[in-house]
Amino acid sequence: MSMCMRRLITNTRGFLWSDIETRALLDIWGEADVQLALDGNFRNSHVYRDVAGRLGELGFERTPEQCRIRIKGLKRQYYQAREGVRNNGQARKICRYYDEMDRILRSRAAPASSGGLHDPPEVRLHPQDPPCTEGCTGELREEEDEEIEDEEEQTGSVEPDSPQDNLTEDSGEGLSCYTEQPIKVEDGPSFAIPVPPNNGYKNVHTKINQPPVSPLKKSKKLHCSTNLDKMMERFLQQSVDAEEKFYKYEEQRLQIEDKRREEEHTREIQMLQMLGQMLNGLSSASQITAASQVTPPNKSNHRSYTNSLHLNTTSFSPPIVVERSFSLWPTRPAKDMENIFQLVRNVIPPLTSKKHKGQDGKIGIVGGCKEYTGAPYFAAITALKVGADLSQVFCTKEAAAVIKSYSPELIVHPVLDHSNAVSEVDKWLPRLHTVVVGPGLGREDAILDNAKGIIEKAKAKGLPIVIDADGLWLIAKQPSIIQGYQRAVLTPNFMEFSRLYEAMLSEPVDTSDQHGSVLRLSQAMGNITIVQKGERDLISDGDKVLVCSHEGSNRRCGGQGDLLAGSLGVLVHWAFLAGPEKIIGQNPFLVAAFGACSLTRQCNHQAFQKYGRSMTTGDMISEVGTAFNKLFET
Ligand SMILES: NC(=O)C1=CN([C@@H]2O[C@H](COP(=O)(O)OP(=O)(O)OC[C@H]3O[C@@H](n4cnc5c(N)ncnc54)[C@H](OP(=O)(O)O)[C@@H]3O)[C@@H](O)[C@H]2O)[C@@H](O)CC1
Ligand SMILES: Nc1ncnc2c1ncn2[C@@H]1O[C@H](COP(=O)(O)OP(=O)(O)OP(=O)(O)O)[C@@H](O)[C@H]1O
Repeated sequence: MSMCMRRLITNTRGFLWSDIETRALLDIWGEADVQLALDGNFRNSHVYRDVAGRLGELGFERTPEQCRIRIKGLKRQYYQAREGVRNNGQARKICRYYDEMDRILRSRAAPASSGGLHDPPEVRLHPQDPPCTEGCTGELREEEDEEIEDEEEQTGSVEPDSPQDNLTEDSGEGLSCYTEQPIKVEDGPSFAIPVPPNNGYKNVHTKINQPPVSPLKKSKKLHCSTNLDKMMERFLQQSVDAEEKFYKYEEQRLQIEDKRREEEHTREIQMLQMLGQMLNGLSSASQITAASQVTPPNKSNHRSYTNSLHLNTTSFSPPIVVERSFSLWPTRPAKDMENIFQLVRNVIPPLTSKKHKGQDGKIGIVGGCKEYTGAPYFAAITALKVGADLSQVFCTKEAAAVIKSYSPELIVHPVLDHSNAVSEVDKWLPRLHTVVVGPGLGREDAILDNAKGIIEKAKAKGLPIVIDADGLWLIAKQPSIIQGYQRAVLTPNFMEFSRLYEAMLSEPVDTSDQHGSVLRLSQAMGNITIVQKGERDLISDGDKVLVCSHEGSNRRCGGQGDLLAGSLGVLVHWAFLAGPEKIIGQNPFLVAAFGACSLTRQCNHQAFQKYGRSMTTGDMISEVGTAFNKLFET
């Protein structure tokens, strides 16, 4: 039991209201001046002081608070009873003083009312309000009075109802829901009360300069204010809740966003790792060896396009290998690029509607004899498939018809075994961009002599020359034919390289130093670009060595070198034509050779994926288009 409750019981015990005492109270409370004073006034303790005083004059000693509480209890019983009357007519069982209360309260609620007990007066909050049809009766007025009293309790000026309010008259005391409230009896502040003259009240402080306040208005105002406070409180609480929810959701959203970013980052790292692995392959495929610049036999003939861009140079042997990784990104400016793939891309001529037939390459293949018809065909057709516009084969008479039969796309000149072969071919040289000498050439002296004459003619015209296969046999016999002509590229396989090396350097190839060997041979040949084909293709111009180990396959069918030679014929033309800016001053023959080696390997790889051991060079040639696109045009 709370302290307040104990105080309440102590203060009210022994002060039960007798019937006569209650009727005396009702008589006083029902007097017009009392009702008028109570009506609509927020503070009514002074009224009950007067009521208690009048009761005292009748011989009943009651405190003002006891009077107020007793009245309040009676009112509650009355309203309950009235509700009961409506329901089942049991009013007087609930409220013993029902008739007295009814008379007083009805006259107080609505003097103009014409209704009786079962027809309570209608109350409108505003004049313009429509008549209420339900739940809007005189009870509202009474409840407003109750609220005023309750308001006083909240201000602490009047103590709440006594426990006996909830009991019948005779039951005396008991606990109600109000007993939890502290009992505090003290006067509240004075308020203006519209009291008529000679009202008989004692101790009433009147402030005449204050305007009279409409009770209904005040009650409504109070009601509204309370509701407004509650609404405001609810609104603030909802705002806080909403804000909390917002931050909670925002936090969740940020967490999700962080997670997404993290996943994206992880994916990027994975992609980069994959790319790194790819580039490692390319890097190992693309080492650049810088070596000392040893004066080649005919250094005076050294090309100008490499003079401006030498890498670190060291002593001639052993060469220093500088590993470089090459980016595959096509967006970097050529100036900054070390990516040789990108350099290859840079030299590829655009396909435009303004060009005429031949501008993208006219390649001459000098080769093809009775025994070897496939080799010149492979080279010539590959040149076309890489992007040359015209591909012409200069072969022996016997080979010509066969080569023609392979493909109507090739122009075949059966001139190589003619006595005037050189002049026949020379007529065509001005219409060619590159000459590829060697595939299927054979080793007949007469043919080799003609080949030698054609090389001389091509040199005289400054044409780029690719020498492969039997052309290299010829060169191995007579290196001076091509030595120092830096627009030539030699593409020896291991055997051909060995022959050349021995011919030029008078010693066997040092197989433990492949980079040095190719470098030395190039230098010995007057910085002619050498492509030593093999497991890794080593490319050197005597200044540096490029290593191409782009993935191919282990399938070694004949004709792959021919494919390489044909594609190189086209790329050499493009690289040479592109000019030094496109290849940032690099040797165009190195760039072209790297492109051709990569392409050959890529064709090999793709064809092998499809055909495995049965893969032939023809299958590789079928892959030229897609391989080229993959490497250089994506
Ligand atoms: N379908 C056609 O028409 C084709 C025609 N072709 C044309 O044939 C002509 C002759 O060219 P080629 O390749 O037979 O002569 P060459 O290079 O001297 O080899 C001779 C011997 O050297 C060896 N050997 C080779 N490589 C080696 C290595 N890496 N490592 C070690 N040894 C190696 C090997 O000796 P083996 O193992 O047989 O003893 C090989 O047999 C030429 O004009 C060419 O264009 C070809 O293009 C093919 C498709
Ligand atoms: N051991 C190898 N591993 C991987 N690829 C190789 C290997 N040998 C050669 N190749 C590839 O084959 C290409 C041609 O080299 P190959 O030695 O077959 O030339 P070739 O003998 O002149 O050919 P051809 O049969 O046309 O005369 C090389 O550029 C390289 O891409």
